[in-house]
Amino acid sequence: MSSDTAAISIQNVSKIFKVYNKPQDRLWQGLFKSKKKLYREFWAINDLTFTVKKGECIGIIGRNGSGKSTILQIIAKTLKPTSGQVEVNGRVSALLELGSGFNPEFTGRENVMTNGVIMGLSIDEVMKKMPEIEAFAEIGEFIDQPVKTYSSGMFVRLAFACAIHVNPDILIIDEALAVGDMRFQLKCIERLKKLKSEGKTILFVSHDSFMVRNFCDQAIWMMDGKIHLRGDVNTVTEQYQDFMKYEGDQQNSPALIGSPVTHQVLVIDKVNIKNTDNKDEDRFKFGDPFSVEISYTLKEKLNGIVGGVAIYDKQNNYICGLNTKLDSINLPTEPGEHQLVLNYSEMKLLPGTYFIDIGFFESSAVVILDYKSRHKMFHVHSGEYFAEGLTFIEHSWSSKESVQKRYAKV
Ligand SMILES: Nc1ncnc2c1ncn2[C@@H]1O[C@H](COP(=O)(O)OP(=O)(O)OP(=O)(O)O)[C@@H](O)[C@H]1O
Repeated sequence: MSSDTAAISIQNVSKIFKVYNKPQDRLWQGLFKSKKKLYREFWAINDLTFTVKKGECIGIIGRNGSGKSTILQIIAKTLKPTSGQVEVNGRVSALLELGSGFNPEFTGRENVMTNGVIMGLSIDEVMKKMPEIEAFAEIGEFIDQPVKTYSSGMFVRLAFACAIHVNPDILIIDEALAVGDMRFQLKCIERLKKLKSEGKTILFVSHDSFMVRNFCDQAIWMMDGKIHLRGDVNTVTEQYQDFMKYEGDQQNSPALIGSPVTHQVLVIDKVNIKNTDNKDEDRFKFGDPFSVEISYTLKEKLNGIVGGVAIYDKQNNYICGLNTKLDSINLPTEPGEHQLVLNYSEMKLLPGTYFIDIGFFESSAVVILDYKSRHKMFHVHSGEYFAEGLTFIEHSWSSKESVQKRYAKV
């Protein structure tokens, strides 16, 4: 390992998959050692080099197929690289594909035991942790049933409980938070924040740069099996979001993250767009002020809440997203009916139709408590033709005569 503070060191790692056109080609190639190459090579990871220092919390983003899961599997040692060196310093706990590492025939309890021992704990240590794992997973008597009888939610609960209770030095999470119900997601994010504050090394893969931005300090943007950009989380996610806009890919839209919400702890009851006379309105003149009033019910006390409002145009362009975390506004955390009002002092959007999304999240703005996509619509009109595009930018013109004078002299 290059440095003793490095938790993970990846040196010139590549992973090539053999892709066969027909399943029988694989058979021919393997069984009969066909001289002819019946496959093409696909470089899922292409000469990748990077290190992760102890205690770093890194988000890995990138569109589908960019190699995120492959590199995580290589670090977790569930997949062998074709070439290159991988060094990992510490106990790795990986939440990769749903319940991977679980034997479907074993009961939950047996899988916890096996996993714990594989992770390097003694049987006694796992036994000691078992009540905590059971309590965290909340799957009741299913702990003694074969995991093949589990719902996907139960799988995730047990896998997560197991992963965080084996005292990992390095935690690898691949989209796992997006599964499971919201209450469980809240519990997980609290635990992840704790592990982060304890200085554990965390690699967090997500399609969703919004989530990465709110949880990680650094980000790696993968593209075609390589690192396209690495750096501070805001810089990388900003550029990634910009890139994705041009790709016409909406997969990083906050409207699309999270699972269907069940057992809500917060419910958005009503949203109104109001004019300055406090009347409901959906047509505004260019430059008018207006506000968005959100009534919501918080059903139980939380550590913190973030509320946000996003404006989109008809072509689904994300115009402006604001939230209370960005503006350092604290919302009430006690249960009850509450109201949040966002005042736009001057709406400088050019004439057209716009849509509003409303979202509430827990304190780190990673887990969605309630989200209403394209929930309200408003129109901007002006009657004048003074600019084109989406928004009006304050400006002034100047024109210099010097060029013309020079020509006049000639
Ligand atoms: N066993 C395999 N055989 C052939 N190709 C594979 C195999 N596993 C992965 N790939 C390919 O390797 C590429 C990288 O896959 P990977 O799952 O790492 O991407 P990803 O960035 O995690 O994508 P996603 O966000 O969709 O999960 C993809 O094009 C995928 O189709």
